[in-house]
Amino acid sequence: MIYTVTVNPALDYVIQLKQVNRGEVNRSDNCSFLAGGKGINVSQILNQLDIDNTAWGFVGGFTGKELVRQLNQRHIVNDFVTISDVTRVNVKVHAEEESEINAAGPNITDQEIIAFKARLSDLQKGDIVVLSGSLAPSLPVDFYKELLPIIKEAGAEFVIDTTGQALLDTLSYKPLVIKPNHHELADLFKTTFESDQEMLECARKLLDMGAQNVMVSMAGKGGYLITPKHFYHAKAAVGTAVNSVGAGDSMTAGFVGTYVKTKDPAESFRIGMACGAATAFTKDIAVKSQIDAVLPQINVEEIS
Ligand SMILES: Nc1ncnc2c1ncn2[C@@H]1O[C@H](COP(=O)(O)OP(=O)(O)O)[C@@H](O)[C@H]1O
Ligand SMILES: O=P(O)(O)OC[C@H]1O[C@](O)(COP(=O)(O)O)[C@@H](O)[C@@H]1O
Repeated sequence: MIYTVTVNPALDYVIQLKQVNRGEVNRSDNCSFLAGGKGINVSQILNQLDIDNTAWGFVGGFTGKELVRQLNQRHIVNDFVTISDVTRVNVKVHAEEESEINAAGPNITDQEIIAFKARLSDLQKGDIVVLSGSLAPSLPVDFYKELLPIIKEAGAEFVIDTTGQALLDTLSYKPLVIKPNHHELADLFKTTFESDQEMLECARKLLDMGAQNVMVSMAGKGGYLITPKHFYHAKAAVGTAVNSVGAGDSMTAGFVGTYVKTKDPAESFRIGMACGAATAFTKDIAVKSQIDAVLPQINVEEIS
């Protein structure tokens, strides 16, 4: 079983309008509330790949109720801890350009944290836990790290999608895969890359620090997979990118969902690349037919 963890999910309030005039009253053409959060996006793609999964995290208040309603409507199995504070609303303004205001998130009490950790007692050998997205401000900064011994003790694997020191701190627990984009990878090593070779050397260091596999995504420029024995490259699929939200989550989901079935990192990378592109080419998170349509374009080649 795969469990996705979204500790700080959101209702994304997507406002569409032709242009924003700052300092004036602007009226939108269209707006909608969409269940958001990186782990939830992963669950959504796993469902499209027909991989059993359960979404975990914290939800509360009227926004939390709406979020769970939408997940149920999309047949995303979920078992969130209900909190007394209110799930955040993230504002996404889609005008001439896309702007986002992501809220900090609710207060989560010690009792609610205990209830969440109790969920982890369901974990069994071979399960995979995908940890992604920001932490609510009331959670300890090393919250993810606190969960790792419990996950490993159960014989389960984990995947983590976070950045900076929080990511580096988890590597000694041997994540199954991490997926920094090339900017995040450069930030991790406080550098800029003059060549792909330099980038691969940094990715390789993450393996030495404990990661089992490292995928480096580069949006429309494709991606790399670095494993202990092999380096792989895939060009990005060609298409019109209409959405930057969730491409990375989709790539992670494609990798994990395929790995759980095949244990083949290169094949998992191929499906991950297709899921990322399919989401980039659609307004929402991609569905199966969109992933299948992109897949023939993805060729994974081994590089020396
Ligand atoms: N414009 C694009 N064209 C084709 N594929 C894309 C595009 N943007 C994203 N992708 C696919 O999605 C993956 C993840 O996208 P990326 O933007 O690098 O991740 P993140 O959202 O984590 O920054 C890429 O490796 C690629 O496979
Ligand atoms: O947890 P964070 O980093 O605040 O991000 C939450 C946001 O992540 C998303 O799931 C997707 O964001 P990305 O654009 O970074 O892929 C949104 O739906 C949500 O509002």
